[in-house]
Amino acid sequence: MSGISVTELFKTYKGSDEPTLKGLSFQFPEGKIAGLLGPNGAGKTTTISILCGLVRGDSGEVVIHGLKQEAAHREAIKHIIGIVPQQIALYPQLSAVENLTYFGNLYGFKGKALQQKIMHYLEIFGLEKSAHKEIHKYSGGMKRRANIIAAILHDPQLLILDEPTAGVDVQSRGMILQFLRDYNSRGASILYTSHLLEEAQSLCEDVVIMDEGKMIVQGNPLKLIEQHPACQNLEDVFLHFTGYALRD
Ligand SMILES: Nc1ncnc2c1ncn2[C@@H]1O[C@H](COP(=O)(O)OP(=O)(O)OP(=O)(O)O)[C@@H](O)[C@H]1O
Repeated sequence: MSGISVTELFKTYKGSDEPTLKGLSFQFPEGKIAGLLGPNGAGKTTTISILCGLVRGDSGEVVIHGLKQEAAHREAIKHIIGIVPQQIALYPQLSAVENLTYFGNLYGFKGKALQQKIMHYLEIFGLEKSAHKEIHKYSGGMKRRANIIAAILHDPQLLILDEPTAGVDVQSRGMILQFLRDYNSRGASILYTSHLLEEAQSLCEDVVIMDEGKMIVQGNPLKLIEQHPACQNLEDVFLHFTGYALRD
């Protein structure tokens, strides 16, 4: 199928006695905004890292837009996916333009066309006035926005974001969410993780709630709420399935 398909994925990190992923399976069709949700330690970042080919699963199958995630397809998948990691993946001593030029070059983009694209996105993300400022002088919200631009310069069909709105102010968050909706409306698929369930409820057409390395439930947020009469919102559904116990 097109989209993302994860089947029976297992992963135990070296030196760890407990598996992080214990037979995780889910599918997201192409063209949607999807959410991968779960408590701390559920395995969301691990899953995303395996989807992107940054970490290897021990067993199971991952298929991205019809391509199995394996060595032979790594380069093709790299061009399909844009990844926005949880940690800011920019060089702090370089300016936004210098950073983005570097990332653009990695994908084979060069010259005037790349510079125009960079300036276009810096404007969309409200960073044009700070284009030549070093990243370490940026606020947290500005860094998050620049981090997203680095992942979209090659126009990925699938954008994967790990907590893109964590710790940003209301203004930056609104801007980022609007961008994701616009990017999706142009045909791209989006998969994102968040602990902000109100946000996920309004943004996502489809969510997977995972816990302890397994898929617990999947569905459209509004339908999941409807199906559980005691639940008023996605947070209630989340608590219904994952419980109140604190996680390490
Ligand atoms: N590189 C690693 N080496 C060993 N254990 C790891 C590594 N990365 C993650 N883990 C462990 O795997 C489990 C799942 O971590 P992961 O970061 O995938 O969860 P998460 O759902 O993204 O959590 P959070 O919401 O806190 O970001 C945790 O117990 C974590 O300690």
